[in-house]
Amino acid sequence: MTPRISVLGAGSWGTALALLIARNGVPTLLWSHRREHAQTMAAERRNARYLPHAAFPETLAVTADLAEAVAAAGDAVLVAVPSHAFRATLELCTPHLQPEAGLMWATKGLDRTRGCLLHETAREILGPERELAVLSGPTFAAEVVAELPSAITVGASSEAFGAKIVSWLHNAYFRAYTTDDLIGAQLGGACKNVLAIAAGISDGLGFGANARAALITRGLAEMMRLSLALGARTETLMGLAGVGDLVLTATDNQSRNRRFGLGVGKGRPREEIHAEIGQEIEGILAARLIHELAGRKGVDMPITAQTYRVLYEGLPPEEAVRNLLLREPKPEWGC
Ligand SMILES: NC(=O)c1ccc[n+]([C@@H]2O[C@H](COP(=O)([O-])OP(=O)(O)OC[C@H]3O[C@@H](n4cnc5c(N)ncnc54)[C@H](O)[C@@H]3O)[C@@H](O)[C@H]2O)c1
Ligand SMILES: O=P(O)(O)OC[C@H](O)CO
Repeated sequence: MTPRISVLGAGSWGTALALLIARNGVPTLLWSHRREHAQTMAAERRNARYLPHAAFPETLAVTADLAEAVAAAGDAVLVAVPSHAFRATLELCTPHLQPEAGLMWATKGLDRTRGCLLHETAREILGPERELAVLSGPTFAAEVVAELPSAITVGASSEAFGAKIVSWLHNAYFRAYTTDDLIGAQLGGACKNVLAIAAGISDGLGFGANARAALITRGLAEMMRLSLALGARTETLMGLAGVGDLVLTATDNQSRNRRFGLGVGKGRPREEIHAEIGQEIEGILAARLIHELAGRKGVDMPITAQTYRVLYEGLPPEEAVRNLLLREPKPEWGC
């Protein structure tokens, strides 16, 4: 089998996307950075660690060799590693990329080293010519693998690349929309993780539905302020990658970020919550990077700022809530 797409990162989302593409009949290669994990997946023909019930189709192969995975991908490489590993993964794969292969990523977060958006990292490492695209939107891996209806935003550097990606992803249970707003698509996915932690904290403290709805709505307002300041368009944040993913993640306990916030709100030890979740909680790193980015851009993001203080400065969650509520009254929109 000559793979057309290689997926880098065999966690829950990388595996779910590899399965989706392979089930659509596109030869796909899945790379795990842990040799043992790759060997077990290849032998068992499933990812027992993350998605034990989904058998791999014949169109999905597995490797632990990054150079092989990247060099083999004729059409595109899809990066689905956690954001802290995005830059390093891209640096490692660059020398092996085929000249015409596009670069997609499904990672939600910012570049840990530079605090920039991931398309800026990709441009810095891959140059100005490479086709780029981000996949973003309300998609829990387990539901996609179970073939439950889902929809996603594909932010692509060209219409042609966006259309190719849609042809790889789209089917009767997975609908892919395109946009050229890569900034909005990325910031929606990064900001909502922090806001999901905040919503979890609120629920963990025992606050009610009113508080959750207020957090989601005012969270959307600050996500939009930052995104527009960085050049995104309003409609992207009002779409799947913004409000769609925010509502999903802030309200459903499948979200790791929300569950982490629930534990923090209940006063549970962080190590215990981490161990129980056992997966990536992107909002923790994003809380710091987005708080710093907002500071550099002079954008007011009070919920993100208080979440940052709870996570990094030991501020008691109750005080964070008081700080938010007791700010000066102001008009709902415009400042
Ligand atoms: N799980 C979902 O439903 C979902 C949906 C949309 C987007 N995402 C995003 O996808 C990205 C990956 O999340 P996930 O849910 O797959 O996480 P996960 O916790 O399920 O898996 C993370 C994987 O990354 C691997 N990994 C860790 N460090 C690595 C490194 N240095 N190099 C290569 N691989 C490394 C781990 O071994 C693990 O296999 C995150 O940015 C997340 O926000 C996840
Ligand atoms: O489990 P979470 O909180 O990382 O959310 C997963 C996806 O980003 C939902 O779209």
